[in-house]
Amino acid sequence: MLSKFALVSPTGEQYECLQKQLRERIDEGCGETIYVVGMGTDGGDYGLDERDMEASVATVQSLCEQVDADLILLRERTETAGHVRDYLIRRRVGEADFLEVRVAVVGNVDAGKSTLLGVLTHGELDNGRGFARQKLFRHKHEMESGRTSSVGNDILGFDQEGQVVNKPDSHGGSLDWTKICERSSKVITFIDLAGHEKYLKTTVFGMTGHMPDFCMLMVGSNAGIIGMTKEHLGLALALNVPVFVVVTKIDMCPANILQETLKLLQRLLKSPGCRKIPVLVQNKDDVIVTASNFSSERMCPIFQISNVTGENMDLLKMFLNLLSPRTTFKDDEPPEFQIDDTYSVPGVGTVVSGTTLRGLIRLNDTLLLGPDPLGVFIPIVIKSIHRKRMPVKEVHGGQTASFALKKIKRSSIRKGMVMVSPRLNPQACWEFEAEILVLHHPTTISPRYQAMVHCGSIRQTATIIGMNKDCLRTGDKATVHFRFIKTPEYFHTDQRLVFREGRTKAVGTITKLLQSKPQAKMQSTKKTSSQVEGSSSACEESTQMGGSPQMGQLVRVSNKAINKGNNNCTNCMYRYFVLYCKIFKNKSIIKIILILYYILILHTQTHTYIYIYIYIYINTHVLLLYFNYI
Ligand SMILES: Nc1nc2c(ncn2[C@@H]2O[C@H](COP(=O)(O)OP(=O)(O)OP(=O)(O)O)[C@@H](O)[C@H]2O)c(=O)[nH]1
Repeated sequence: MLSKFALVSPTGEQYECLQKQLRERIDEGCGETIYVVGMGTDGGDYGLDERDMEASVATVQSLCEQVDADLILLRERTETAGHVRDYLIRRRVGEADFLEVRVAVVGNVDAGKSTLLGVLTHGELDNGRGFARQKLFRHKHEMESGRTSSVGNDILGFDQEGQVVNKPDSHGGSLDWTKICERSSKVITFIDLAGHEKYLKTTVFGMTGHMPDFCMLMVGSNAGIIGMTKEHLGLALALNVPVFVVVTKIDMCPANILQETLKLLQRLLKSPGCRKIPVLVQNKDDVIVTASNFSSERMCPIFQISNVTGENMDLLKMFLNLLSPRTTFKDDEPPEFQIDDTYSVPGVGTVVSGTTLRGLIRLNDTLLLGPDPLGVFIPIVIKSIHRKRMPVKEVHGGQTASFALKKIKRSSIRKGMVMVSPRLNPQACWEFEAEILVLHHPTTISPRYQAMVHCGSIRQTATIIGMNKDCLRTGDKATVHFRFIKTPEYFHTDQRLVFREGRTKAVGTITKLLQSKPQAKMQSTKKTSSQVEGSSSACEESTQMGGSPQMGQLVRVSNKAINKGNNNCTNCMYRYFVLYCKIFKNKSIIKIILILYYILILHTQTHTYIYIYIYIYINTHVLLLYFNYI
């Protein structure tokens, strides 16, 4: 219980206690918190007179200095016993650092998603005919059709005082992300998703793979809740992402239609399927109340805006400035990074982008990249790191980043792969069990049914091998055994998944990873001199193989490879070898093939470069592997 006078003249002990409490609150809020002065928790009348308020604010100011944070006044109101003030306390960050919040933008076609993002990030209003969205389209066909078809990223930076820092280039109108990030204390990354049903697969990928903290559901006030609106809302709910709604086009919508849309929206949000508390945001007070209680997931603020007149845009910006990331991360965990896109950058090489799931990744760290189709993870060195197009030396859990990788082709990396610490000893998995709930299916789902599994940035068709019921219909819950059809994947239990085919959809949680046999062999545990994942602990040299390749048991981390980075040729030979083993289970057949192969090479008259090359690799790697492991 804290009295409203606690801050007026605290004793040394009380001051210590207040400081500890503030530090905890800031840590919980990932660097910021909303602090109310003049309101105790002991049930007395709210408000302080002028003198007490001044003394309390001076105490809070000094507490903020102690924890290296800034105090920003959000609002002042008068209650029965005097004044009450709400402050935003935000920890100071270095120039290259900023708080990152990801917001997925969903809603039906023409709800005004791209337009709103254009208005927010470029600071220029729309003309009602698609002016603002032009700056965001990434493809020619999007320009022509006016429809978003891919996952887009746009950023909105706020400085320490909560002012927008985005300043588009006066000539081209483009945004300089580096400048925005340098000036920002908080950067909102909007994940602009497609509204059209034909791009639903991409939209689901954006929601699962880009790991949004929040979801902004857009509804055109004149069109109402149509098309994919419910589908997108259901997806956000299924993935436990808190949702806020933005009703657009209020400038062109007759009042009765707007009211009708709002009524239907509130009814939908309150329905048993959603169980939300809708709150119409009309003023700054509503913004502060909803933002302070938003992460609880049940509250659902509804904004009514116009991209053409800019009405209520300030409320939406204020709300965005108050959003804090939902998860806190520790740097001492072994790092894991999930890949959601790959690029070939001229002069740089292969670049992967994605989200750091946990831990700390530094420049020149060696991580394991995989799994490939055989479940193999290969060591890879981080050549450079970019965060929001800004070069940085390290990235922490919860942050998105791009890494330039050494000595690897883009074609050998796919979305859904991970880069993890060798300490984790990653295992790829073909099969898993999940508790699922069928949200919608026209008929019945039974064993051998196939559909797309979305889990993080994994997107692959899986077959139902078995389930604890004969068949599943809409609304049914079951434990289902899945098997991927193409490649094994790396994931964890407790991860959320979406199982989808067209609009047919089930959601669930992974409960068990199957077919992971214990490793057959562990060759050596010598410490390497190379730095691994930037931590002081050196990587253990391990060369492991076990089980069948299908079981995703193959993990190779050789000392040489860690020291020298990835060796594609070795890896290639190794894969052929594993393939041989897979095809010819009988050892003698492999022996005969290898011997014939040697004879052929050794007796060929043309000892060209390529033969010598193959000869060296066969001797050093294939033979070694063969006699050691089979
Ligand atoms: N009058 C008015 N027009 C708007 C408003 N917001 C968007 N528009 C117009 O609505 C049209 C559709 O907007 P978009 O931003 O392309 O819609 P979207 O939701 O991104 O559509 P998809 O990308 O296909 O999913 C454009 O012509 C915009 O100019 C608004 O608040 N008022």
